[in-house]
Amino acid sequence: MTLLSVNVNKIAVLRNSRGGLEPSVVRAATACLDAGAHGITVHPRPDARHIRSDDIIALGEMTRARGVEFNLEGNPFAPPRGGYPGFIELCRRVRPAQATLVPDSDGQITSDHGFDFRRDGESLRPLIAELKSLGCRVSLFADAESDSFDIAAAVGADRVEFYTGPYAEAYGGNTQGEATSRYADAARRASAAGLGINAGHDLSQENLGTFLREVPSVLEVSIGHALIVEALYEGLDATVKHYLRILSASS
Ligand SMILES: CC(=O)[C@@H](O)[C@H](O)COP(=O)(O)O
Ligand SMILES: NCC(=O)COP(=O)(O)O
Repeated sequence: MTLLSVNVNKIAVLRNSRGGLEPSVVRAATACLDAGAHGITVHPRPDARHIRSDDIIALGEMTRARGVEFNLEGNPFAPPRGGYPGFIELCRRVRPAQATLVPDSDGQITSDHGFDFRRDGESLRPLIAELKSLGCRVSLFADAESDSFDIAAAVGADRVEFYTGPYAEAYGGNTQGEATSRYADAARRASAAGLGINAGHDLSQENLGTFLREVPSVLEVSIGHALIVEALYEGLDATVKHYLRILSASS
């Protein structure tokens, strides 16, 4: 079955809006794990608008104590290439089970594209080597249209995470079938290159089942925005359990 990693960035957005300690990111993450989620994801950004270093350290300790996966996402490059200052340093300190490298520029409101492996492959190679020496599995954010998964594998990545924003946008419209086929084809090509497959961005209770039924070999999905929105109405426990039902019925 595909595993569910819950992204708790949005809990930190709410917490930061008042500058206090509530809602607690660790408590919300704990509630998701208690409901059966397999792991926790965070994606710190340079402006620290949601998840901060102290959250990452606390979540790293909590997930390690529970023996579940902690997935730390972010841009590992140093300025001027943009990036979360100290992403690699945080990985040295926290040693997340998985580091997902994402090529965001600093001002992005959210992630909207994967790596160009032809351009970025050689700069990623030493970062991937260091992360792997820390014991992290390394996944690279990727577009379904990429024609160079072989380069991602050659520079040491274990997995790619497909950017599923375009799938979510196409879902329910005339281009849904075409979009889904593109991801299914990408999954076959990435698997053939020896990469494991993760997926994330704008996945939801509505669009997840179709994705998993059509796209082969998805090992893990990371879901944040929609899950936290849905949890406002249903609660975290019920929402996570709904996702787990979708996962067990579709993959
Ligand atoms: C890489 C990815 O798709 C997610 O990590 C997403 O970008 C969440 O980040 P925000 O919560 O900052 O939108
Ligand atoms: N890697 C994707 C992720 O962590 C969550 O993205 P979203 O569900 O908040 O769009």
